[in-house]
Amino acid sequence: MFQTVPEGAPVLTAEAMRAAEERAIAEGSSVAELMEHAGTGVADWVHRLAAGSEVLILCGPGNNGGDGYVAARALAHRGVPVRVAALGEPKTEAAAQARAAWGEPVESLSGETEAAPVLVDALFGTGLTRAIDATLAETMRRLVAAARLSFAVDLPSGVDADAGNTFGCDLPGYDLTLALGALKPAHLLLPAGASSRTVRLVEIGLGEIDGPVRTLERPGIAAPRRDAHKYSRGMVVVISGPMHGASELAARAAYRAGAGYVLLLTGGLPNPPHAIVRQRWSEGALDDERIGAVVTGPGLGRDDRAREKLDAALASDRALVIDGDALHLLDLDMLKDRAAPVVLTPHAGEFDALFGAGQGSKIDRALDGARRANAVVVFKGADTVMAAPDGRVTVAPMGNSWLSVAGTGDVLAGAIAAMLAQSSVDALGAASAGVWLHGTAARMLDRCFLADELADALALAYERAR
Ligand SMILES: NC(=O)C1=CN([C@@H]2O[C@H](COP(=O)(O)OP(=O)(O)OC[C@H]3O[C@@H](n4cnc5c(N)ncnc54)[C@H](O)[C@@H]3O)[C@@H](O)[C@H]2O)[C@@H](O)CC1
Ligand SMILES: [K+]
Repeated sequence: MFQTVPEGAPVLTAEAMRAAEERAIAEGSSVAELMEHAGTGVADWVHRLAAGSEVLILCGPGNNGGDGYVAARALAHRGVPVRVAALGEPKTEAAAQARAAWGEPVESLSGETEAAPVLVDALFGTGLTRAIDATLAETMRRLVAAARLSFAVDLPSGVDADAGNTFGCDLPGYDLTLALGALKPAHLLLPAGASSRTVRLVEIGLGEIDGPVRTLERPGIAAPRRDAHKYSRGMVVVISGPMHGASELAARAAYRAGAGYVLLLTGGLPNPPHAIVRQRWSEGALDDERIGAVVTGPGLGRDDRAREKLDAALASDRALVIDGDALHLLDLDMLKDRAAPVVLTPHAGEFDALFGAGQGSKIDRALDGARRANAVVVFKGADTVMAAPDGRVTVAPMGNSWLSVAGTGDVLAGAIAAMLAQSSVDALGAASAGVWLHGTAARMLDRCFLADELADALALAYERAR
């Protein structure tokens, strides 16, 4: 499985959403007006996809429920058969108005509520701060499972909008999540993100929305220029160690992600592909001015020899991708005064070892790590988050689950290095482009694969990035 979300879209916390709402109100809008936009936007989607089937809308006590009542009225107005089941009376003025304007009967939501072919969940949105009742969760799962088509209004009910957790509750997966005004972290971060396989944005009249956190977008990388040569395409050096395979994968990936020259510093025997140039490690190996980026970590080992190689890489003024074993040897102080870009690519275990368990969402933690390390941090996982020390963050949609196999991290390190070496983008742009190529290659394969095949498929993904 993988996720489809709007590309390059701002991701706002619940507090930032409230601020945007207040700005809109200060400029002459009102909660009722925003709710009207939200509910009719939801009704547009439901009307388009429901094809005349009966729609059951579940309304909660807050403004998320208010959106549901507006959607019910808009759908009924268009002749769609609608039932509304509510969890108690509306508690906000705008939601109460929306319910009054609905004007039709409202069922009481319970374990007895009859299912319908189309289900719209407008129970809770950004206002949820604690777990939903277990019986309610069971009812939601039953109604979603029984529906042919299910929609979540703003968020699947039961998630923490900012942290992306579900308070320990097992939530159903919706066919379509309609994010109101902007995406929230819970659309993307696990475990909540798993409930939103496809997310679409509904404009609600908040005006221009901006922010430092955005979803991943197609990088727009070009074919080589007419006057390109191997060095202008980017020279990548991969520092090998005792586990040759990992560095071979990174080197192969760098070529397939468009690098012009890939040099593997290895003690191993020559292997295909012969395009990868092999040299023994030496102290001056990184002195070549033409080197665009260096990868260290995949298969490096953690012994003194590995430490010596990492120290040499850090002492060079080359752009670095630090992965795998090198993350275990790294001391953050070593990065403090570095001018050339550094990209760290930890998975969860490596992240914890480097930065500690920490507080907050994966976005908060990645950002805190980037600031502390003075480096771009690619916090890997099914929900990869990339953060730069200046506060910018890119969140990737949930990756293809076939990526959960050995060697895919080495491939990612090589792809990011190719981007760092050849492109004019900064380190966050290079990391994002690498993650995009990697995720797209996996989507194109969409079956069980070897990391070697993933590396080769980067070339196909590259075609799509243009
Ligand atoms: N921010 C905006 O600009 C707009 C937000 N709108 C909607 O408003 C939503 C946020 O509305 P609210 O802040 O009213 O919050 P919600 O509607 O998400 O839920 C809050 C309500 O649920 C209750 N509640 C919280 N946790 C509960 C639990 N575990 N069990 C039972 N009840 C619980 C609270 O007491 C409160 O009544 C958004 O998600 C969106 O759908 C739209 O109406 C339009 C504009
Ligand atoms: K909802």
